[in-house]
Amino acid sequence: MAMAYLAWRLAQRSCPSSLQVTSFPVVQLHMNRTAMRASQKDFENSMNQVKLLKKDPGNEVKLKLYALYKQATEGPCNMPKPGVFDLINKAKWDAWNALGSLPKEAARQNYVDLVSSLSPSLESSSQVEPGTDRKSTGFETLVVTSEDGITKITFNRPKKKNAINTEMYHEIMRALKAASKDDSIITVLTGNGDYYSSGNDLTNFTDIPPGGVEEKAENSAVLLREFVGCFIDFPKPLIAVVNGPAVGISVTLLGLFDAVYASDRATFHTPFSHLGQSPEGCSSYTFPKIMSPAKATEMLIFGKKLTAGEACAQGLVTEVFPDSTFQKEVWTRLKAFAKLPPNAVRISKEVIRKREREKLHTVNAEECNVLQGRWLSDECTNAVVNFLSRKSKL
Ligand SMILES: CCCC/C=C/CC(=O)SCCNC(=O)CCNC(=O)[C@H](O)C(C)(C)COP(=O)(O)OP(=O)(O)OC[C@H]1O[C@@H](n2cnc3c(N)ncnc32)[C@H](O)[C@@H]1OP(=O)(O)O
Repeated sequence: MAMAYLAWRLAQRSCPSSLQVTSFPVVQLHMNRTAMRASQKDFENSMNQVKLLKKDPGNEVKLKLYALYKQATEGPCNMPKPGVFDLINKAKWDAWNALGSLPKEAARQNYVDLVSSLSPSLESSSQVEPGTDRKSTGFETLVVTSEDGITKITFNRPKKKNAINTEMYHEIMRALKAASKDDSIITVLTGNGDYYSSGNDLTNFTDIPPGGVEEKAENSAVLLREFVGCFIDFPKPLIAVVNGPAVGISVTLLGLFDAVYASDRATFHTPFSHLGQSPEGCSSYTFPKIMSPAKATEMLIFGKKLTAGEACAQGLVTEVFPDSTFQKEVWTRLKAFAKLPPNAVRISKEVIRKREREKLHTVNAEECNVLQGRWLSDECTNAVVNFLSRKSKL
Protein backbone atom coordinates (compact mmCIF):
# COMPACT_ATOMS: atom_id res chain seq x y z
CA MET A 1 0.00 0.00 0.00
CA ALA A 2 2.99 2.28 0.21
CA MET A 3 2.30 4.20 -2.95
CA ALA A 4 -1.39 4.72 -2.25
CA TYR A 5 -0.83 5.76 1.32
CA LEU A 6 1.78 8.24 0.26
CA ALA A 7 -0.45 9.63 -2.44
CA TRP A 8 -3.36 10.06 -0.10
CA ARG A 9 -1.19 11.81 2.44
CA LEU A 10 0.11 14.17 -0.18
CA ALA A 11 -3.41 14.94 -1.30
CA GLN A 12 -4.47 15.65 2.24
CA ARG A 13 -1.74 18.29 2.45
CA SER A 14 -2.16 19.83 -0.98
CA CYS A 15 -5.87 20.02 -1.79
CA PRO A 16 -6.52 23.63 -2.73
CA SER A 17 -10.00 23.85 -1.27
CA SER A 18 -10.83 23.39 2.39
CA LEU A 19 -11.63 19.78 1.58
CA GLN A 20 -9.18 16.98 1.73
CA VAL A 21 -9.58 14.81 -1.32
CA THR A 22 -8.53 11.32 -0.43
CA SER A 23 -9.61 9.14 -3.31
CA PHE A 24 -10.16 9.25 -7.01
CA PRO A 25 -13.63 8.40 -8.18
CA VAL A 26 -14.84 10.37 -11.14
CA VAL A 27 -18.53 10.82 -11.57
CA GLN A 28 -20.10 13.36 -13.83
CA LEU A 29 -22.55 15.39 -11.83
CA HIS A 30 -25.50 16.61 -13.84
CA MET A 31 -27.47 19.70 -13.14
CA ASN A 32 -30.61 18.57 -11.44
CA ARG A 33 -32.34 21.86 -10.86
CA THR A 34 -31.95 23.76 -14.06
CA ALA A 35 -34.71 26.16 -13.19
CA MET A 36 -32.95 27.32 -10.05
CA ARG A 37 -29.73 29.28 -9.90
CA ALA A 38 -27.65 29.50 -6.75
CA SER A 39 -26.32 32.96 -5.97
CA GLN A 40 -22.71 33.64 -5.06
CA LYS A 41 -23.95 34.05 -1.47
CA ASP A 42 -25.60 30.58 -1.54
CA PHE A 43 -22.35 29.18 -2.87
CA GLU A 44 -20.31 30.77 -0.10
CA ASN A 45 -22.80 29.58 2.52
CA SER A 46 -22.46 26.06 1.16
CA MET A 47 -18.68 26.26 1.36
CA ASN A 48 -19.04 27.23 5.02
CA GLN A 49 -21.52 24.43 5.64
CA VAL A 50 -19.03 21.90 4.31
CA LYS A 51 -16.54 23.00 6.96
CA LEU A 52 -19.19 22.44 9.63
CA LEU A 53 -20.15 18.91 8.57
CA LYS A 54 -20.00 16.69 11.63
CA LYS A 55 -19.57 13.51 9.63
CA ASP A 56 -16.99 12.88 6.94
CA PRO A 57 -19.06 12.76 3.71
CA GLY A 58 -16.73 10.20 2.16
CA ASN A 59 -14.06 10.38 -0.48
CA GLU A 60 -16.28 10.30 -3.52
CA VAL A 61 -18.40 13.19 -2.34
CA LYS A 62 -15.31 15.19 -1.42
CA LEU A 63 -13.94 14.67 -4.88
CA LYS A 64 -17.22 15.76 -6.47
CA LEU A 65 -17.21 18.86 -4.31
CA TYR A 66 -13.65 19.63 -5.32
CA ALA A 67 -14.46 19.34 -9.02
CA LEU A 68 -17.58 21.47 -8.76
CA TYR A 69 -15.74 24.09 -6.73
CA LYS A 70 -13.04 24.36 -9.38
CA GLN A 71 -15.59 24.47 -12.20
CA ALA A 72 -17.66 27.09 -10.41
CA THR A 73 -14.69 29.33 -9.65
CA GLU A 74 -12.35 28.77 -12.62
CA GLY A 75 -14.52 27.26 -15.35
CA PRO A 76 -13.55 24.18 -17.42
CA CYS A 77 -10.41 22.32 -16.43
CA ASN A 78 -7.39 24.34 -17.57
CA MET A 79 -4.55 22.43 -15.98
CA PRO A 80 -2.15 20.09 -17.79
CA LYS A 81 -3.00 16.44 -17.23
CA PRO A 82 -0.85 15.03 -14.39
CA GLY A 83 1.30 11.97 -15.03
CA VAL A 84 -0.13 8.51 -14.53
CA PHE A 85 1.79 7.96 -11.29
CA ASP A 86 0.67 11.25 -9.78
CA LEU A 87 -2.43 9.45 -8.56
CA ILE A 88 -4.10 12.10 -6.48
CA ASN A 89 -3.63 15.03 -8.80
CA LYS A 90 -4.66 12.84 -11.70
CA ALA A 91 -7.87 11.88 -9.90
CA LYS A 92 -8.62 15.48 -9.14
CA TRP A 93 -7.86 16.46 -12.71
CA ASP A 94 -10.10 13.65 -14.00
CA ALA A 95 -12.97 14.75 -11.78
CA TRP A 96 -12.70 18.36 -12.84
CA ASN A 97 -12.13 17.53 -16.50
CA ALA A 98 -15.17 15.21 -16.47
CA LEU A 99 -17.37 18.25 -15.92
CA GLY A 100 -16.50 19.30 -19.46
CA SER A 101 -17.98 22.65 -20.40
CA LEU A 102 -20.54 22.73 -17.61
CA PRO A 103 -21.21 26.46 -17.09
CA LYS A 104 -19.87 28.05 -13.91
CA GLU A 105 -23.37 28.91 -12.80
CA ALA A 106 -24.55 25.31 -13.14
CA ALA A 107 -21.51 24.02 -11.29
CA ARG A 108 -22.26 26.46 -8.50
CA GLN A 109 -25.84 25.22 -8.34
CA ASN A 110 -24.74 21.59 -8.30
CA TYR A 111 -22.28 22.37 -5.52
CA VAL A 112 -25.06 23.97 -3.46
CA ASP A 113 -27.41 21.04 -4.18
CA LEU A 114 -24.80 18.50 -3.22
CA VAL A 115 -23.99 20.22 0.06
CA SER A 116 -27.64 20.54 0.97
CA SER A 117 -28.09 16.81 0.34
CA LEU A 118 -25.40 15.94 2.86
CA SER A 119 -27.24 15.06 6.04
CA PRO A 120 -26.48 12.93 9.09
CA SER A 121 -28.96 10.38 7.80
CA LEU A 122 -26.77 9.39 4.85
CA GLU A 123 -26.59 5.81 6.03
CA SER A 124 -30.17 5.27 7.06
CA SER A 125 -31.58 1.85 6.38
CA SER A 126 -34.61 0.58 4.60
CA GLN A 127 -35.20 -2.42 6.80
CA VAL A 128 -34.60 -1.31 10.35
CA GLU A 129 -35.11 1.86 12.23
CA PRO A 130 -31.56 2.65 13.16
CA GLY A 131 -32.33 5.89 14.96
CA THR A 132 -34.09 4.24 17.85
CA ASP A 133 -31.88 1.16 17.95
CA ARG A 134 -28.67 3.11 17.77
CA LYS A 135 -29.69 5.36 20.60
CA SER A 136 -30.69 2.50 22.80
CA THR A 137 -27.63 0.39 22.03
CA GLY A 138 -24.93 2.98 21.44
CA PHE A 139 -23.85 1.52 18.09
CA GLU A 140 -23.35 3.55 14.94
CA THR A 141 -22.78 0.76 12.44
CA LEU A 142 -24.81 -2.06 13.97
CA VAL A 143 -28.24 -2.75 15.32
CA VAL A 144 -28.06 -5.06 18.30
CA THR A 145 -31.16 -6.58 19.85
CA SER A 146 -31.70 -9.30 22.40
CA GLU A 147 -34.93 -11.22 22.76
CA ASP A 148 -36.26 -14.79 22.87
CA GLY A 149 -32.83 -16.00 24.01
CA ILE A 150 -31.18 -14.65 20.86
CA THR A 151 -28.79 -11.73 20.59
CA LYS A 152 -28.93 -10.46 17.03
CA ILE A 153 -26.11 -8.32 15.67
CA THR A 154 -27.09 -6.68 12.39
CA PHE A 155 -24.53 -5.00 10.14
CA ASN A 156 -26.16 -1.67 9.43
CA ARG A 157 -24.40 0.20 6.63
CA PRO A 158 -26.74 -0.93 3.84
CA LYS A 159 -25.81 1.93 1.52
CA LYS A 160 -22.22 0.73 1.65
CA LYS A 161 -23.28 -2.91 1.26
CA ASN A 162 -22.39 -3.35 4.95
CA ALA A 163 -18.68 -2.88 4.25
CA ILE A 164 -16.81 -3.17 7.53
CA ASN A 165 -15.11 0.10 8.41
CA THR A 166 -12.78 0.55 11.36
CA GLU A 167 -15.58 1.68 13.62
CA MET A 168 -17.60 -1.38 12.70
CA TYR A 169 -14.72 -3.76 13.53
CA HIS A 170 -14.61 -2.23 17.00
CA GLU A 171 -18.37 -2.26 17.41
CA ILE A 172 -18.66 -5.92 16.37
CA MET A 173 -16.02 -6.83 18.95
CA ARG A 174 -17.88 -4.83 21.59
CA ALA A 175 -21.20 -6.45 20.64
CA LEU A 176 -19.70 -9.95 20.73
CA LYS A 177 -18.12 -9.34 24.13
CA ALA A 178 -21.46 -8.13 25.48
CA ALA A 179 -23.31 -11.07 23.89
CA SER A 180 -20.88 -13.55 25.42
CA LYS A 181 -21.92 -12.28 28.86
CA ASP A 182 -25.63 -11.60 28.41
CA ASP A 183 -28.36 -14.14 29.13
CA SER A 184 -28.97 -15.13 25.52
CA ILE A 185 -28.41 -18.73 24.37
CA ILE A 186 -27.26 -18.07 20.83
CA THR A 187 -25.86 -15.11 18.92
CA VAL A 188 -26.75 -14.30 15.34
CA LEU A 189 -24.97 -12.10 12.80
CA THR A 190 -26.87 -10.81 9.80
CA GLY A 191 -26.96 -7.87 7.39
CA ASN A 192 -29.44 -5.09 6.79
CA GLY A 193 -30.33 -4.37 3.16
CA ASP A 194 -29.50 -6.41 0.08
CA TYR A 195 -26.00 -7.51 1.15
CA TYR A 196 -24.80 -9.58 4.08
CA SER A 197 -21.50 -7.70 3.84
CA SER A 198 -19.06 -6.61 1.13
CA GLY A 199 -16.14 -7.29 3.47
CA ASN A 200 -13.42 -4.92 4.51
CA ASP A 201 -14.24 -1.30 3.73
CA LEU A 202 -11.52 -0.42 1.26
CA THR A 203 -11.51 3.19 2.39
CA ASN A 204 -10.04 1.94 5.68
CA PHE A 205 -6.74 2.11 3.83
CA THR A 206 -6.96 5.88 3.41
CA ASP A 207 -6.73 6.85 7.05
CA ILE A 208 -3.00 7.14 7.74
CA PRO A 209 -1.59 7.65 11.24
CA PRO A 210 1.34 10.02 11.93
CA GLY A 211 3.76 7.06 11.81
CA GLY A 212 3.00 6.50 8.13
CA VAL A 213 2.03 3.51 6.05
CA GLU A 214 4.01 0.90 7.91
CA GLU A 215 2.31 1.91 11.12
CA LYS A 216 -1.04 1.73 9.34
CA ALA A 217 -0.35 -1.81 8.14
CA GLU A 218 0.81 -2.82 11.60
CA ASN A 219 -2.25 -1.30 13.29
CA SER A 220 -4.52 -3.04 10.81
CA ALA A 221 -2.87 -6.39 11.49
CA VAL A 222 -3.30 -5.88 15.24
CA LEU A 223 -6.95 -4.92 14.74
CA LEU A 224 -7.61 -7.90 12.48
CA ARG A 225 -5.97 -10.33 14.87
CA GLU A 226 -8.01 -9.07 17.79
CA PHE A 227 -11.19 -9.05 15.69
CA VAL A 228 -10.82 -12.62 14.45
CA GLY A 229 -9.75 -13.66 17.97
CA CYS A 230 -13.20 -12.62 19.24
CA PHE A 231 -14.81 -15.11 16.86
CA ILE A 232 -12.38 -17.88 17.81
CA ASP A 233 -13.11 -17.38 21.51
CA PHE A 234 -16.83 -16.72 21.34
CA PRO A 235 -18.35 -19.06 23.94
CA LYS A 236 -21.92 -19.53 22.64
CA PRO A 237 -23.24 -20.91 19.36
CA LEU A 238 -22.65 -18.26 16.72
CA ILE A 239 -25.03 -18.38 13.76
CA ALA A 240 -24.77 -16.45 10.48
CA VAL A 241 -28.02 -15.54 8.77
CA VAL A 242 -26.63 -14.70 5.35
CA ASN A 243 -29.33 -12.55 3.77
CA GLY A 244 -27.45 -11.67 0.56
CA PRO A 245 -24.01 -11.61 -1.07
CA ALA A 246 -21.00 -11.94 1.19
CA VAL A 247 -17.46 -10.87 0.27
CA GLY A 248 -13.99 -11.16 1.76
CA ILE A 249 -13.70 -11.29 5.51
CA SER A 250 -17.46 -11.72 5.93
CA VAL A 251 -17.06 -15.04 4.09
CA THR A 252 -13.85 -16.28 5.65
CA LEU A 253 -15.20 -15.77 9.16
CA LEU A 254 -18.02 -18.20 8.39
CA GLY A 255 -15.57 -21.04 8.96
CA LEU A 256 -15.55 -19.99 12.63
CA PHE A 257 -19.35 -19.97 12.97
CA ASP A 258 -21.32 -22.88 14.37
CA ALA A 259 -24.07 -22.77 11.73
CA VAL A 260 -24.60 -20.75 8.55
CA TYR A 261 -28.08 -20.27 7.08
CA ALA A 262 -28.27 -18.62 3.69
CA SER A 263 -30.89 -17.13 1.42
CA ASP A 264 -30.70 -18.47 -2.11
CA ARG A 265 -29.80 -14.88 -3.10
CA ALA A 266 -26.54 -15.14 -1.17
CA THR A 267 -23.18 -15.59 -2.88
CA PHE A 268 -19.78 -16.22 -1.34
CA HIS A 269 -16.75 -14.50 -2.78
CA THR A 270 -13.17 -14.23 -1.54
CA PRO A 271 -11.27 -12.34 -4.28
CA PHE A 272 -8.02 -12.07 -2.33
CA SER A 273 -5.62 -12.57 -5.23
CA HIS A 274 -7.49 -9.96 -7.28
CA LEU A 275 -6.98 -7.56 -4.39
CA GLY A 276 -3.30 -8.45 -3.96
CA GLN A 277 -4.18 -9.84 -0.54
CA SER A 278 -4.20 -13.22 1.16
CA PRO A 279 -6.72 -15.23 3.22
CA GLU A 280 -7.72 -14.22 6.74
CA GLY A 281 -10.33 -15.19 9.32
CA CYS A 282 -8.50 -18.53 9.75
CA SER A 283 -9.84 -19.56 6.35
CA SER A 284 -6.42 -20.86 5.26
CA TYR A 285 -7.04 -23.55 7.87
CA THR A 286 -10.83 -23.88 8.14
CA PHE A 287 -11.71 -23.85 4.42
CA PRO A 288 -9.47 -26.75 3.33
CA LYS A 289 -10.84 -28.72 6.30
CA ILE A 290 -14.45 -27.86 5.53
CA MET A 291 -14.45 -28.24 1.77
CA SER A 292 -11.25 -30.04 0.71
CA PRO A 293 -7.95 -28.33 -0.18
CA ALA A 294 -8.74 -28.09 -3.89
CA LYS A 295 -12.14 -26.47 -3.42
CA ALA A 296 -10.62 -24.08 -0.89
CA THR A 297 -7.94 -23.20 -3.43
CA GLU A 298 -10.58 -22.36 -6.03
CA MET A 299 -12.18 -19.92 -3.60
CA LEU A 300 -9.25 -18.47 -1.67
CA ILE A 301 -6.62 -18.30 -4.39
CA PHE A 302 -8.56 -18.20 -7.65
CA GLY A 303 -11.46 -16.14 -6.29
CA LYS A 304 -14.24 -18.45 -7.48
CA LYS A 305 -17.58 -17.05 -6.36
CA LEU A 306 -19.96 -19.70 -4.99
CA THR A 307 -23.72 -19.64 -5.09
CA ALA A 308 -25.51 -20.45 -1.86
CA GLY A 309 -26.26 -23.93 -3.19
CA GLU A 310 -22.60 -24.53 -4.06
CA ALA A 311 -21.45 -23.23 -0.68
CA CYS A 312 -23.89 -25.62 0.96
CA ALA A 313 -22.62 -28.53 -1.13
CA GLN A 314 -19.07 -27.61 0.01
CA GLY A 315 -20.11 -27.57 3.68
CA LEU A 316 -19.54 -23.85 4.24
CA VAL A 317 -23.29 -23.22 4.45
CA THR A 318 -25.51 -25.37 6.67
CA GLU A 319 -28.77 -24.91 4.78
CA VAL A 320 -30.18 -22.73 2.00
CA PHE A 321 -33.71 -21.30 1.98
CA PRO A 322 -35.73 -19.60 -0.77
CA ASP A 323 -35.39 -15.88 -0.26
CA SER A 324 -39.17 -15.46 -0.06
CA THR A 325 -39.42 -17.59 3.09
CA PHE A 326 -35.86 -17.20 4.38
CA GLN A 327 -36.44 -14.90 7.35
CA LYS A 328 -39.56 -16.72 8.54
CA GLU A 329 -38.07 -20.19 8.34
CA VAL A 330 -34.73 -19.31 9.82
CA TRP A 331 -36.05 -17.33 12.76
CA THR A 332 -38.59 -20.01 13.62
CA ARG A 333 -35.76 -22.48 13.77
CA LEU A 334 -33.45 -20.21 15.75
CA LYS A 335 -36.14 -19.46 18.32
CA ALA A 336 -36.52 -23.20 18.89
CA PHE A 337 -32.74 -23.60 19.32
CA ALA A 338 -32.74 -20.76 21.82
CA LYS A 339 -35.11 -22.70 24.08
CA LEU A 340 -32.52 -25.43 24.71
CA PRO A 341 -30.92 -25.68 28.16
CA PRO A 342 -28.30 -22.89 28.24
CA ASN A 343 -25.58 -24.74 30.11
CA ALA A 344 -25.72 -27.81 27.89
CA VAL A 345 -25.50 -25.59 24.82
CA ARG A 346 -22.53 -23.62 26.12
CA ILE A 347 -20.66 -26.69 27.36
CA SER A 348 -21.15 -28.51 24.07
CA LYS A 349 -19.78 -25.53 22.15
CA GLU A 350 -16.74 -25.53 24.42
CA VAL A 351 -16.16 -29.26 23.86
CA ILE A 352 -16.27 -28.78 20.11
CA ARG A 353 -14.10 -25.63 19.99
CA LYS A 354 -11.62 -26.52 22.75
CA ARG A 355 -9.17 -28.68 20.87
CA GLU A 356 -9.04 -26.30 17.94
CA ARG A 357 -8.72 -23.00 19.79
CA GLU A 358 -4.98 -22.83 20.13
CA LYS A 359 -4.43 -23.90 16.54
CA LEU A 360 -6.89 -21.25 15.34
CA HIS A 361 -5.09 -18.51 17.25
CA THR A 362 -1.79 -19.59 15.71
CA VAL A 363 -3.30 -19.55 12.22
CA ASN A 364 -4.87 -16.14 12.87
CA ALA A 365 -1.52 -14.67 13.93
CA GLU A 366 0.22 -16.08 10.86
CA GLU A 367 -2.44 -14.83 8.47
CA CYS A 368 -2.32 -11.32 9.96
CA ASN A 369 1.44 -11.28 9.73
CA VAL A 370 1.35 -12.21 6.04
CA LEU A 371 -1.39 -9.67 5.33
CA GLN A 372 0.61 -6.90 6.98
CA GLY A 373 3.19 -7.39 4.23
CA ARG A 374 0.56 -7.70 1.51
CA TRP A 375 -1.02 -4.36 2.44
CA LEU A 376 2.32 -2.69 1.70
CA SER A 377 2.61 -4.30 -1.73
CA ASP A 378 2.08 -2.65 -5.10
CA GLU A 379 -0.39 -5.38 -6.05
CA CYS A 380 -2.65 -4.44 -3.17
CA THR A 381 -2.15 -0.71 -3.73
CA ASN A 382 -3.20 -0.96 -7.35
CA ALA A 383 -6.28 -3.03 -6.54
CA VAL A 384 -7.48 -0.61 -3.88
CA VAL A 385 -6.76 2.43 -6.04
CA ASN A 386 -8.65 0.85 -8.92
CA PHE A 387 -11.69 0.22 -6.75
CA LEU A 388 -11.65 3.67 -5.19
CA SER A 389 -11.24 5.29 -8.59
CA ARG A 390 -14.20 3.25 -9.85
CA LYS A 391 -12.05 1.44 -12.40
CA SER A 392 -12.91 -1.95 -10.98
CA LYS A 393 -15.52 -3.79 -9.03
CA LEU A 394 -15.82 -7.42 -8.21
C1 LIG B 1 -8.34 -4.20 8.91
C2 LIG B 1 -8.78 -5.57 8.57
C3 LIG B 1 -8.74 -5.88 7.12
C4 LIG B 1 -9.30 -7.23 6.81
C5 LIG B 1 -9.26 -7.56 5.35
C6 LIG B 1 -10.28 -8.18 4.74
C7 LIG B 1 -10.21 -8.51 3.26
C8 LIG B 1 -11.54 -8.33 2.57
O1 LIG B 1 -12.61 -8.24 3.12
S1 LIG B 1 -11.36 -8.28 0.90
C9 LIG B 1 -12.95 -7.79 0.30
C10 LIG B 1 -13.02 -6.31 0.11
N1 LIG B 1 -14.28 -5.98 -0.57
C11 LIG B 1 -14.34 -5.67 -1.85
O2 LIG B 1 -13.38 -5.69 -2.57
C12 LIG B 1 -15.69 -5.30 -2.35
C13 LIG B 1 -15.64 -3.99 -3.07
N2 LIG B 1 -16.99 -3.64 -3.52
C14 LIG B 1 -17.45 -3.97 -4.75
O3 LIG B 1 -16.79 -4.58 -5.56
C15 LIG B 1 -18.84 -3.54 -5.07
O4 LIG B 1 -19.14 -2.42 -4.27
C16 LIG B 1 -19.88 -4.66 -4.80
C17 LIG B 1 -19.69 -5.78 -5.84
C18 LIG B 1 -19.74 -5.21 -3.40
C19 LIG B 1 -21.31 -4.09 -4.94
O5 LIG B 1 -21.44 -3.51 -6.24
P1 LIG B 1 -22.77 -2.69 -6.58
O6 LIG B 1 -22.61 -2.15 -7.95
O7 LIG B 1 -23.98 -3.50 -6.29
O8 LIG B 1 -22.79 -1.50 -5.50
P2 LIG B 1 -21.79 -0.27 -5.38
O9 LIG B 1 -22.40 0.93 -6.03
O10 LIG B 1 -20.42 -0.65 -5.81
O11 LIG B 1 -21.74 -0.08 -3.80
C20 LIG B 1 -22.58 0.84 -3.10
C21 LIG B 1 -21.69 1.73 -2.27
O12 LIG B 1 -20.99 0.92 -1.33
C22 LIG B 1 -19.59 1.13 -1.46
N3 LIG B 1 -18.89 -0.11 -1.14
C23 LIG B 1 -19.33 -1.36 -1.33
N4 LIG B 1 -18.44 -2.23 -0.88
C24 LIG B 1 -17.40 -1.52 -0.40
C25 LIG B 1 -16.18 -1.87 0.20
N5 LIG B 1 -15.85 -3.15 0.44
N6 LIG B 1 -15.36 -0.89 0.59
C26 LIG B 1 -15.69 0.40 0.41
N7 LIG B 1 -16.84 0.81 -0.17
C27 LIG B 1 -17.69 -0.16 -0.55
C28 LIG B 1 -19.40 1.53 -2.90
O13 LIG B 1 -18.20 2.22 -3.06
C29 LIG B 1 -20.61 2.42 -3.10
O14 LIG B 1 -20.34 3.63 -2.44
P3 LIG B 1 -20.88 5.01 -3.07
O15 LIG B 1 -22.37 4.91 -3.05
O16 LIG B 1 -20.34 6.06 -2.17
O17 LIG B 1 -20.33 5.06 -4.47
